[in-house]
Amino acid sequence: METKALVEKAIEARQKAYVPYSKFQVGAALLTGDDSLFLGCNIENASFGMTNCAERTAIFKAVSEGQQKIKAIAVVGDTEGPISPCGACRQVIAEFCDENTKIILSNLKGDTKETSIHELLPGFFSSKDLA
Ligand SMILES: O=c1ccn([C@H]2C[C@H](O)[C@@H](CO)O2)c(=O)[nH]1
Ligand SMILES: [Zn+2]
Repeated sequence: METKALVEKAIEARQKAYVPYSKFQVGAALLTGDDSLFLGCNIENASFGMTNCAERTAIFKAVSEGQQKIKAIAVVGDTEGPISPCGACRQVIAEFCDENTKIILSNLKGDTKETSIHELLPGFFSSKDLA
Protein backbone atom coordinates (compact mmCIF):
# COMPACT_ATOMS: atom_id res chain seq x y z
CA MET A 1 0.00 0.00 0.00
CA GLU A 2 1.29 3.45 -0.89
CA THR A 3 1.95 6.23 1.57
CA LYS A 4 -1.01 8.25 0.30
CA ALA A 5 -3.43 5.35 0.73
CA LEU A 6 -2.17 4.66 4.26
CA VAL A 7 -2.68 8.31 5.18
CA GLU A 8 -6.23 8.11 3.80
CA LYS A 9 -6.87 5.10 6.04
CA ALA A 10 -5.56 7.03 9.05
CA ILE A 11 -7.97 9.86 8.21
CA GLU A 12 -10.82 7.31 8.12
CA ALA A 13 -9.71 5.89 11.49
CA ARG A 14 -9.64 9.40 12.93
CA GLN A 15 -13.41 9.66 12.53
CA LYS A 16 -13.81 7.07 15.29
CA ALA A 17 -11.81 9.04 17.87
CA TYR A 18 -13.45 9.28 21.31
CA VAL A 19 -12.36 12.76 22.38
CA PRO A 20 -15.02 14.46 24.52
CA TYR A 21 -12.32 16.27 26.55
CA SER A 22 -9.70 17.52 24.09
CA LYS A 23 -11.90 17.40 20.95
CA PHE A 24 -8.63 16.62 19.16
CA GLN A 25 -9.15 13.66 16.86
CA VAL A 26 -6.18 11.54 15.79
CA GLY A 27 -6.11 8.53 13.49
CA ALA A 28 -3.45 5.93 12.78
CA ALA A 29 -3.12 3.21 10.17
CA LEU A 30 -0.42 0.59 10.15
CA LEU A 31 0.77 -2.17 7.88
CA THR A 32 2.24 -5.27 9.48
CA GLY A 33 4.84 -7.75 8.22
CA ASP A 34 2.18 -9.77 6.39
CA ASP A 35 0.65 -6.61 4.88
CA SER A 36 -2.44 -6.62 7.09
CA LEU A 37 -3.92 -3.24 7.89
CA PHE A 38 -4.78 -2.11 11.42
CA LEU A 39 -6.47 1.16 12.28
CA GLY A 40 -6.56 3.10 15.53
CA CYS A 41 -7.97 6.29 17.03
CA ASN A 42 -7.37 8.11 20.29
CA ILE A 43 -9.62 7.08 23.15
CA GLU A 44 -9.93 9.48 26.07
CA ASN A 45 -11.22 9.00 29.60
CA ALA A 46 -12.69 11.18 32.36
CA SER A 47 -9.54 10.14 34.23
CA PHE A 48 -7.40 11.98 31.66
CA GLY A 49 -4.23 9.96 32.20
CA MET A 50 -5.98 6.81 31.00
CA THR A 51 -6.14 8.20 27.46
CA ASN A 52 -4.80 5.94 24.73
CA CYS A 53 -3.32 7.63 21.68
CA ALA A 54 -4.27 6.59 18.15
CA GLU A 55 -0.85 5.10 17.41
CA ARG A 56 -0.91 2.87 20.47
CA THR A 57 -4.48 1.77 19.76
CA ALA A 58 -3.46 0.59 16.27
CA ILE A 59 -0.27 -1.10 17.52
CA PHE A 60 -2.03 -2.90 20.38
CA LYS A 61 -4.70 -4.13 17.99
CA ALA A 62 -2.02 -5.54 15.66
CA VAL A 63 0.03 -7.17 18.41
CA SER A 64 -3.04 -8.68 20.06
CA GLU A 65 -3.87 -10.26 16.70
CA GLY A 66 -0.40 -11.81 16.42
CA GLN A 67 1.25 -9.19 14.18
CA GLN A 68 4.35 -7.86 15.87
CA LYS A 69 6.19 -6.16 13.01
CA ILE A 70 5.30 -2.66 11.85
CA LYS A 71 6.24 -2.14 8.19
CA ALA A 72 4.68 1.30 8.02
CA ILE A 73 2.54 3.51 10.23
CA ALA A 74 0.69 6.71 9.30
CA VAL A 75 -0.60 9.16 11.91
CA VAL A 76 -2.89 12.10 11.15
CA GLY A 77 -4.26 14.97 13.24
CA ASP A 78 -5.54 18.45 12.49
CA THR A 79 -2.23 20.08 13.29
CA GLU A 80 -0.45 23.06 11.75
CA GLY A 81 2.33 20.88 10.35
CA PRO A 82 2.69 17.07 10.35
CA ILE A 83 1.57 15.64 13.72
CA SER A 84 4.26 14.90 16.32
CA PRO A 85 3.68 11.67 18.29
CA CYS A 86 4.04 11.82 22.07
CA GLY A 87 6.98 10.25 23.86
CA ALA A 88 4.99 7.24 25.07
CA CYS A 89 3.94 6.37 21.52
CA ARG A 90 7.49 6.83 20.23
CA GLN A 91 8.70 4.24 22.74
CA VAL A 92 5.88 1.82 21.85
CA ILE A 93 6.55 2.24 18.12
CA ALA A 94 10.23 1.51 18.83
CA GLU A 95 9.33 -1.85 20.36
CA PHE A 96 7.71 -3.14 17.17
CA CYS A 97 9.62 -1.48 14.35
CA ASP A 98 13.02 -1.75 12.76
CA GLU A 99 15.30 0.60 10.83
CA ASN A 100 13.21 0.04 7.66
CA THR A 101 9.87 0.94 9.24
CA LYS A 102 8.27 3.92 7.52
CA ILE A 103 6.77 6.40 9.97
CA ILE A 104 4.48 8.79 8.13
CA LEU A 105 3.27 11.89 9.96
CA SER A 106 0.64 14.03 8.37
CA ASN A 107 -2.11 16.58 8.86
CA LEU A 108 -5.46 17.25 7.21
CA LYS A 109 -3.89 19.72 4.76
CA GLY A 110 -1.70 16.94 3.39
CA ASP A 111 1.58 18.16 4.89
CA THR A 112 3.50 14.91 5.29
CA LYS A 113 6.81 13.99 6.84
CA GLU A 114 8.31 10.54 6.47
CA THR A 115 10.68 9.65 9.26
CA SER A 116 12.34 6.80 11.15
CA ILE A 117 12.33 5.66 14.75
CA HIS A 118 15.95 6.75 15.16
CA GLU A 119 15.00 10.29 14.19
CA LEU A 120 11.89 10.27 16.41
CA LEU A 121 13.50 8.77 19.49
CA PRO A 122 17.28 8.67 19.36
CA GLY A 123 18.79 6.24 21.83
CA PHE A 124 15.47 4.58 22.67
CA PHE A 125 15.43 1.89 25.34
CA SER A 126 15.13 -1.58 23.82
CA SER A 127 15.40 -5.30 24.56
CA LYS A 128 19.12 -4.99 23.73
CA ASP A 129 19.51 -2.97 26.92
CA LEU A 130 18.13 -5.80 29.04
CA ALA A 131 21.26 -7.96 28.87
O1 LIG B 1 0.29 11.72 18.19
C1 LIG B 1 -0.69 11.93 18.93
C2 LIG B 1 -0.83 13.10 19.67
C3 LIG B 1 -1.95 13.24 20.48
N1 LIG B 1 -2.88 12.24 20.54
C4 LIG B 1 -4.10 12.42 21.35
C5 LIG B 1 -4.01 12.21 22.83
C6 LIG B 1 -5.21 13.03 23.31
O2 LIG B 1 -6.40 12.27 23.16
C7 LIG B 1 -5.29 14.17 22.30
C8 LIG B 1 -4.72 15.47 22.80
O3 LIG B 1 -3.42 15.27 23.26
O4 LIG B 1 -4.59 13.72 21.15
C9 LIG B 1 -2.75 11.09 19.79
O5 LIG B 1 -3.62 10.21 19.81
N2 LIG B 1 -1.64 10.96 19.03
ZN1 LIG C 1 0.93 9.13 22.06
